[in-house]
Amino acid sequence: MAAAVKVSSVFRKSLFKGKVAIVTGGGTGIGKAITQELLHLGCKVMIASRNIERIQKAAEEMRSTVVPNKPTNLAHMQCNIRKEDNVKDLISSTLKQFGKIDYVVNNGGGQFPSPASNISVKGWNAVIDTNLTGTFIVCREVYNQWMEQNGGVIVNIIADMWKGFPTMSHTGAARAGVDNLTKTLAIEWAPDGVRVNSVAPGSFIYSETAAANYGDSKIFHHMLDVVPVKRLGTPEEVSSCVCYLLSPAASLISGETVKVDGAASLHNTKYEIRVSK
Ligand SMILES: CCC/C=C/C(=O)SCCNC(=O)CCNC(=O)[C@H](O)C(C)(C)COP(=O)([O-])OP(=O)([O-])OC[C@H]1O[C@@H](n2cnc3c(N)ncnc32)[C@H](O)[C@@H]1OP(=O)([O-])[O-]
Ligand SMILES: NC(=O)C1=CN([C@@H]2O[C@H](COP(=O)(O)OP(=O)(O)OC[C@H]3O[C@@H](n4cnc5c(N)ncnc54)[C@H](OP(=O)(O)O)[C@@H]3O)[C@@H](O)[C@H]2O)C=CC1
Repeated sequence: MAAAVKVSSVFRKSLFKGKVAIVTGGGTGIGKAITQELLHLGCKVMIASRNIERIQKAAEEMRSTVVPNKPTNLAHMQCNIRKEDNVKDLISSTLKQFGKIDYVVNNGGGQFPSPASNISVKGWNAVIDTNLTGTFIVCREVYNQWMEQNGGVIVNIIADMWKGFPTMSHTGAARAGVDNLTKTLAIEWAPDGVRVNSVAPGSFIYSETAAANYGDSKIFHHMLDVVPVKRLGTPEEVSSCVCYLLSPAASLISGETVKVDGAASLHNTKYEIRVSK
């Protein structure tokens, strides 16, 4: 028997039914939880990321577990958000397949831990291109190809960089950039009926794929002593916030960043200050 799909039941399906969403990085971790929730609510979803085998496998699994009666509600394609042509193709292919785009969730992203002094320009650029420029290209392209004329909602996933982000300087700078980009786009595009918000998960949302990326299955557990709620967060706790922001319940919320971190960003950071040389 297929494993039960974890989705929250707090949303009315009538609010989402027939809507079309793009979720970048929608085949793993937080992105997969968002995709499953949106499919469960009756949306049609396009998921896209770099690794075609992995996203295809994830799409096949979700078609059989989440929408076995409507497998065509989920489409997938390869897209590296760092590549402008890939993103243009993602938007036009989604429009061709589903006829409209109501929601975009910029979830695809990531980084590698390193002291700032050891980050090469190539590594810095890879992280900035992915998390800041990639998010910008997706936003600009969906606006130009669709939302300028038809409205829509964008949610950008960022990170807990509010107090600086030691060992993650590149992604901290990129995510702070997206926080500000969110505000600017919210103002520029409000007259067209486009809302733009961000969600900032705490650094303790357990995702198998994210842990594998860092080569440390306990990477999120190491955070627990500075996490006020004293437990790991789940991808579903992020996806329910994303769905709220996409929904008409958030119709007057734009240019905002919602922290999903159980107050962790108000408390201490894990980073230990080294002894001066
Ligand atoms: C726990 C905290 C909270 C956060 C949680 C999460 O975000 S969970 C989400 C977790 N999920 C993810 O983060 C998933 C997405 N993340 C990624 O795919 C990568 O982290 C990426 C964004 C750097 C893209 O990488 P790519 O290979 O496609 O990029 P590329 O080939 O174009 O250039 C690569 C250049 O970057 C450098 N460099 C790369 N790795 C390392 C390293 N370990 N060490 C040192 N340096 C590294 C290196 O300079 C390399 O060039 P080289 O020396 O090889 O010529
Ligand atoms: N888990 C956590 O505690 C936190 C996570 N976040 C952020 O949440 C988001 C999801 O992370 P999470 O689910 O935990 O980790 P994952 O590693 O599972 O997710 C990252 C996803 O992004 C996709 N991706 C990465 N680079 C690109 C790219 N250039 N173009 C398109 N897709 C890309 C990956 O797919 P592929 O490899 O196929 O491209 C993958 O599906 C990320 O932005 C992450 O940084 C932020 C704070 C904390």
